[in-house]
Amino acid sequence: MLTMDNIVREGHPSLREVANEVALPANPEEKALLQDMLEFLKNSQDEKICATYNLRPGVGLAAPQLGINKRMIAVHFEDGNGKQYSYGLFNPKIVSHSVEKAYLAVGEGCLSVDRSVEGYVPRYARITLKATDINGDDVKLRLKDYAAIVFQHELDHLNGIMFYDHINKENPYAIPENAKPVE
Ligand SMILES: OCN(O)CCCc1ccccc1
Ligand code: NI
Repeated sequence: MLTMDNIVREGHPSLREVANEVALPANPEEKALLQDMLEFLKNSQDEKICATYNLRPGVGLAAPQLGINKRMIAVHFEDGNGKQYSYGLFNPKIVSHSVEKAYLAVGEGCLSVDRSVEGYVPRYARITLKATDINGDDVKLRLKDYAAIVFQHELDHLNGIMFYDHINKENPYAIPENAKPVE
C-alpha cells in the first residue's frame, strides 16, 4: 500500500516537470499503480487506517507526487451536494471550460506541501474533462465548483504547477476577478 513515505515533497524535481502521456492500453504496472493511488485516497479517508499508517487525508493524487512522471491521477471525494467521485484516470485533458472562475473559500493545500499557504486559488468554475479510465474506457466529465477545483488541482500536477502558483502574490486574499467562492 502507498503511504506518506511514497509522496515526494516540494523541491523534488518531478513536481515541476510536465508528465508524459501514458501509451494506451496501459500496461499491468500502470493499472496497478492507478489502483494503488485510488486505494491510498480511500485509506487516507478511513479514520482507523489513516491513524494506523499516519496518512494525511487526501481527495486527489497525481503520479508526479510519487515521483512518477506519467499523466495519471486519482480522485476520491464527495461534493457539496453529496455526489460521489471516485476515478483513476489516464491522460486527463480539459477540453473546454467556463470563462467564470471559482476559488475554494478556505484555500487549498497539497500532500506534497508540508506547510500551509494562505490565499485564494482562482480556477475555472466549470470544466469538461476527457480521459481514459482504469478499464480503458473513454470518460467525459462535466464538472463544476468543488469537483472542478479538485480535478484542476490534480491536472496542474501533471504540468508541474503547484496550487500556490495561482495565488495573488501582492494580496493572497484579493478576490479574483469574475470568480465565485466555493464553500
Ligand atoms: O494533489 C493532491 N493533493 O495534494 C491533495 C489535496 C487535493 C486538493 C486540496 C484542496 C483543493 C483541491 C485539491
Ligand atoms: Ni496536490
